[in-house]
Amino acid sequence: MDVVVFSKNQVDVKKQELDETRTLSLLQVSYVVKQWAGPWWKGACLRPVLYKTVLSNITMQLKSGQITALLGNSGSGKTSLLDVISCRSSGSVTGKVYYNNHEVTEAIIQDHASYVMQADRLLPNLTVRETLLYTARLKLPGNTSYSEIKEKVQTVIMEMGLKNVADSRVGGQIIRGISGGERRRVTIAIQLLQNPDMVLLDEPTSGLDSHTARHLVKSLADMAHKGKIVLLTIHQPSSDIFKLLDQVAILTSGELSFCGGTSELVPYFSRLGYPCPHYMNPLDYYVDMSSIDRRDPNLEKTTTERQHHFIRSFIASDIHVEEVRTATRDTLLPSRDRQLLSSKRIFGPGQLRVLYTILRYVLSIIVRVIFTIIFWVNWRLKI
Ligand SMILES: Nc1ncnc2c1ncn2[C@@H]1O[C@H](COP(=O)(O)OP(=O)(O)OP(=O)(O)O)[C@@H](O)[C@H]1O
Repeated sequence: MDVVVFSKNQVDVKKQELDETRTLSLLQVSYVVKQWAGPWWKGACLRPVLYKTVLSNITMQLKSGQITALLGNSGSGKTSLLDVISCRSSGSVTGKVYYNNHEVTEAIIQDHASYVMQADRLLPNLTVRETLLYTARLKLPGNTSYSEIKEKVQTVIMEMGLKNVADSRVGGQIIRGISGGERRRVTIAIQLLQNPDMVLLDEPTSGLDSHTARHLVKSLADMAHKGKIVLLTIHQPSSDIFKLLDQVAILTSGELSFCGGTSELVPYFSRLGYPCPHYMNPLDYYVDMSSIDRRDPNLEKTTTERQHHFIRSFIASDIHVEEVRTATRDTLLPSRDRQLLSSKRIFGPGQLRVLYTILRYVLSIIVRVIFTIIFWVNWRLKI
């Protein structure tokens, strides 16, 4: 990897910018998982081990104030990329992920990010407000007063457009409650209670009609424009949703065939010789063009060659070269956040967990000693 050298002046200017803009940078991230071939009953020892490259050489940068959509066909690696960013991956990860030039750890993710998964896990008998109030009491620091919690919940209800259903029961499969789109909003609202700097969402629009999906992405875009980093995976976004996005990344077989501003998408592919046909949604068109069609061998050969051409061209493109340059430069700079993050981590969730475990052991030893003394005194008195 090239190391870029900057003058002190450039570093100072950049540092000032960084203090205001938060960044999430991925530098040459690859992700490999282990798989065992053959029937399960042969056991792990008898089956040959296969290594599957799920993500390869991903370099991209997300900035606060921007909403970025991660697109790609099923199995292209979208969820895996979110897992790698949020330290939930189960395989081997190479490359680096930085949050504000500080290498991402579980503690940083817990302090600064929220991950909204595909499934909504809500209690059907509670109302929307009750759900948020109970979650806030569990999630927010213990010294938060009840009036502050209520205020926070009200803000999140307004932000996610849940005002009309705030006192309606959530419901589930048996008890009828709020709609699917509203349930998705409640799930997202739960994650917003801690006011995270970064929100990662896996398929937040899945199962929603186009109007509800657009409304939801609009809320997410508004949230991003208030200074958060928002990254979502999405299948087949409508052209209305396309207009709401700031940045798009297209994944094909675990590699990037494009990552850049939405306004750059069509001109970039047009320069490659693939202009978007009239009346076609550019995102649908370019995701489709980047995928491999395995319906017959000839089609598979042509589409595989095209996919490789897209990946190679993107790596050589000015957009990618600039992205690598910026991401490398930003992660090399010292930042005020590094000190903030390390000072915060002295009492971060990880440290609290260690403290809690030590306290549990100490308490259990004290209780054992007390009981031993009681039994010993009892036994002596009987004698
Ligand atoms: N831990 C793992 N073990 C085995 N294979 C894995 C693992 N994690 C991911 N994969 C494989 O990597 C590929 C990408 O998976 P991923 O879930 O990231 O795709 P996706 O783009 O999110 O798909 P979808 O849109 O269908 O959710 C898939 O082929 C998946 O089977």
